[in-house]
Amino acid sequence: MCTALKELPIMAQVDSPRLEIPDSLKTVDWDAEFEKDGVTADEMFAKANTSLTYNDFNIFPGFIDFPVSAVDLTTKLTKEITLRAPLISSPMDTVTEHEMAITMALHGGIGIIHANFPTPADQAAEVLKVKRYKQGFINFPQCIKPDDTVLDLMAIKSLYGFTGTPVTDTGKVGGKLLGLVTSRDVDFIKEKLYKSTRIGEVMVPRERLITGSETLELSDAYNILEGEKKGKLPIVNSNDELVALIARTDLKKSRDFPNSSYDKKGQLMVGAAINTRESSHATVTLLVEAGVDVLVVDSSNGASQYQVDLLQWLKSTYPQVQVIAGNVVTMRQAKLLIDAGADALRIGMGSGSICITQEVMAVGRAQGSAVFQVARYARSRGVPVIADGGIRDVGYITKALGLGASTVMMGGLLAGTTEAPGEYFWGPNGLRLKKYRGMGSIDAMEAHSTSQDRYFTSDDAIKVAQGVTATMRDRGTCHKFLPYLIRGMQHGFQDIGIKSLNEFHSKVYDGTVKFELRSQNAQLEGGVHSLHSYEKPAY
Ligand SMILES: NC(=O)C1=CN([C@@H]2O[C@H](COP(=O)(O)OP(=O)(O)OC[C@H]3O[C@@H](n4cnc5c(N)ncnc54)[C@H](O)[C@@H]3O)[C@@H](O)[C@H]2O)C=CC1
Ligand SMILES: O=c1[nH]c(=O)c2[nH+]cn([C@@H]3O[C@H](COP(=O)(O)O)[C@@H](O)[C@H]3O)c2[nH]1
Ligand SMILES: [K+]
Repeated sequence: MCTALKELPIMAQVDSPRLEIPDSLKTVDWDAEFEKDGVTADEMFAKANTSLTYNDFNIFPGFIDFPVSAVDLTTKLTKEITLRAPLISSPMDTVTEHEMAITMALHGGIGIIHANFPTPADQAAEVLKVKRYKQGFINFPQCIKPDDTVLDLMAIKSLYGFTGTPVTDTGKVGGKLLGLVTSRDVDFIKEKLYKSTRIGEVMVPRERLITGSETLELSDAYNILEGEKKGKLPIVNSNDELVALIARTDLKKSRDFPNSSYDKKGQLMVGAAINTRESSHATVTLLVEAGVDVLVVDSSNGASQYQVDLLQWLKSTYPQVQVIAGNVVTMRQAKLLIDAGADALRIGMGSGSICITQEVMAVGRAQGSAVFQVARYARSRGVPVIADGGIRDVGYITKALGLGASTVMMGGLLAGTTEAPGEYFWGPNGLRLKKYRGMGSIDAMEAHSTSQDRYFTSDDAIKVAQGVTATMRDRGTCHKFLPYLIRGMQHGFQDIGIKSLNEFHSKVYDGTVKFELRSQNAQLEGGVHSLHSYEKPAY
């Protein structure tokens, strides 16, 4: 190898004259040219003369003189509510129940509990679960009865992965605490005896259990668990009924949420969706009693007399509750709802991943145009807006915010996560999947009597679906996914050269932040291309 190289002839260096500068370039006013490099958001939408969406443009990079950690994502959800992260989970029955809402709030966003429950009381119960959540306290631990068998315990373990399960007389939270069973108690049992061994025979019985009272502070709970070298501490009320469980592993994690969305009482914030029917008045009362912070009037076309009437009733009956109205995609619709008292607007019609509204109703608007136009007008009235639907990845969030949104709402992006309602199942090719469905899909409409009432009134028994039923791949836990989205946004902001959402919006409106439309080929180029195969782990 070395000898062969030595035998190569030595190349002579090429003569290198200076790069020639053509005369025509010598007299250009470059400052004026810099101004013309890219367009303002206003110009982009005017020039395109067609509706645009996130994928149709790029944002130009700016100047970086700060670290990514300096980017502050604090934003307004409504006139009165501030969030540390601009992220909202959609009120869909395959996206947001209490578990998603808790996780969203812990990470600085908020979840909106859907309205597709058997009864309004069930929806209010979900709100209460978020409100009662205490960091480190597992309020709804899986429990077991003393008469159940080790086989039952193993089934719980394989579904939820718990290692310590409280034993109560009812097999549920709220029952009398009778003991605790951990893997240590069952490890030695042979598999063939699982079915015949009762939990009561192997559990640590109540008299040997260390428990905490309802009033216990987390720090005390931690000290007890550390001191006693225990992993789980059951919490009981004065009747010795189980109210919660504390896990040492959770306590270690509990310091990881410095940006959580808390209300004035220090409880996590949560929203709930309502519809525009008469019955929603009674639902609102239940939701307010449960402590809901914000209501979302859930409709594909917010510009209706039903919604205007409801908004006026809400603002006069419960002035302390913030109301997000929608959905809208035009400035005129926005004006109607702002005039009726909306504290924020939700923007999007037909842009969602499961939406077929534009196809079936022939009505809607591309999401980029909808967000930009409505946000401009709403901003002039001091009303923040939510970009709802069509968010495919973190870059889309940054673009939505760049078009004037203060927050984004996601359905599909969160639907395959651990915290989304529903069980995983195995699909073809061995993929782990969860169901995701539009709230206007036949499937969702038929699910409960509340939605039956909404759609299949006697004078309107013909169904017209506005959404589809789908599956999503397992995306893992939101405890990993949301920090990825947040850090991804911070990187985007840093690249644009802005440190906060307020700065972003002022620099978009004054034309400092530049945009550019991209051709179809540019869109292809901007994605992954020309590879034999590739993998895409995002975080
Ligand atoms: N963002 C989007 O692009 C879309 C979202 N969706 C979702 O699907 C679900 C259903 O949406 P919509 O069908 O728009 O619900 P909706 O409740 O606004 O409308 C359903 C039907 O009931 C009528 N209606 C509403 N209130 C009434 C009242 N008080 N009295 C008599 N009639 C009344 C409406 O005019 C409409 O015909 C929602 O969760 C919505 O978010 C559906 C389609 C598009
Ligand atoms: O046309 C529709 N038919 C439906 O059945 C439907 N369900 C939900 N939505 C809307 O879609 C949003 C979620 O969209 P993504 O999955 O793209 O995040 C949601 O936040 C809703 O605005 C629907 N739109
Ligand atoms: K769509």
